[in-house]
Amino acid sequence: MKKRQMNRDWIATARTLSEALPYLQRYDGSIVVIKLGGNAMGSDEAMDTFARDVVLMQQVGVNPVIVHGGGPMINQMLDKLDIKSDFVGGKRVTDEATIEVVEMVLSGRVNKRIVQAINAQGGKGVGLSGKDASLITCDPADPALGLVGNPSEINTSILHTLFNDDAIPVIAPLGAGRNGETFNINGDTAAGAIAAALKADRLLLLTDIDGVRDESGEVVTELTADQIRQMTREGTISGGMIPKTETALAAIDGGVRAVVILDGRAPNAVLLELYTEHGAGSLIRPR
Ligand SMILES: Nc1ncnc2c1ncn2[C@@H]1O[C@H](COP(=O)(O)OP(=O)(O)O)[C@@H](O)[C@H]1O
Ligand SMILES: CC(=O)N[C@@H](CCC(=O)OP(=O)(O)O)C(=O)O
Repeated sequence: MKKRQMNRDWIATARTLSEALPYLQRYDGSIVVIKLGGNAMGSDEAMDTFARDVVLMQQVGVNPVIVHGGGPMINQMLDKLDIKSDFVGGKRVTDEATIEVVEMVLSGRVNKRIVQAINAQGGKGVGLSGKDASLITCDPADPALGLVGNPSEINTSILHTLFNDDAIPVIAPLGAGRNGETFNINGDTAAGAIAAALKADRLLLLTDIDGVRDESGEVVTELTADQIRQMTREGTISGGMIPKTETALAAIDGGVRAVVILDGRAPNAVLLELYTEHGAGSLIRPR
């Protein structure tokens, strides 16, 4: 039963709702691609909150697409199997033994955990990898990285079919090569390519840090392409942040309206970003 009581909480709630209304209209029918990094996938409770937010977005008219990572989960399994793994420029050097583990972990455990969380919240999560329905075709990224792919062709038709059926695609970042190979794709790279192919309104890169930080550790709330290039040259942007900022620039070039790098561990991060004036994290958009 609703409490018919006017109190401070009620006023704050009303303010939040009225603030959300213009954003609800603005995002109606839009496409929002959300990259959920392995480090942002916390407890079961955090996963449930994330899934609830995504289902709510879908119910108010957004077409959400989830592209996930799972680097820490892959590391765990590689450790168990005693397979060594190196990263170059934030990307995993991937040989035949490694790709088997990457595919098993990403398409299996990680993908299904997210799908299940969405379905438990009343959504229609559909798990697929970039290999399904020729969603992502890859070319080798760099001979030094082995079976790491760069998306060269994206076939979005399956995603539109799913949108029409009110389903929420949950995509593992793997792709097919032109000669039948399986490629490992960095999750950010895959999300950026899909967002660009869909001309998404927003690409949200959810990670384990509150945004892109400058040399003194402050989050830069709005970043230009020139700033990103300079911070990367100087080493202020390093490791796993490199594929994120590279992705942001490529996505903007590819027609995505804005990219936000934000902390996915913060409760309701996605809803706050889309539906309130308090944007979080670092925003990158066309000049
Ligand atoms: N300038 C920077 N600002 C913020 N984080 C940075 C920066 N440079 C490097 N990083 C690192 O990038 C990490 C995020 O990348 P990563 O761990 O690959 O995330 P995810 O698993 O979510 O994809 C941060 O936790 C941080 O350690
Ligand atoms: C080529 C490459 O680096 N692929 C990544 C794919 C998973 C990923 O991107 O996971 P996070 O988003 O959690 O970092 C990897 O093997 O770890």
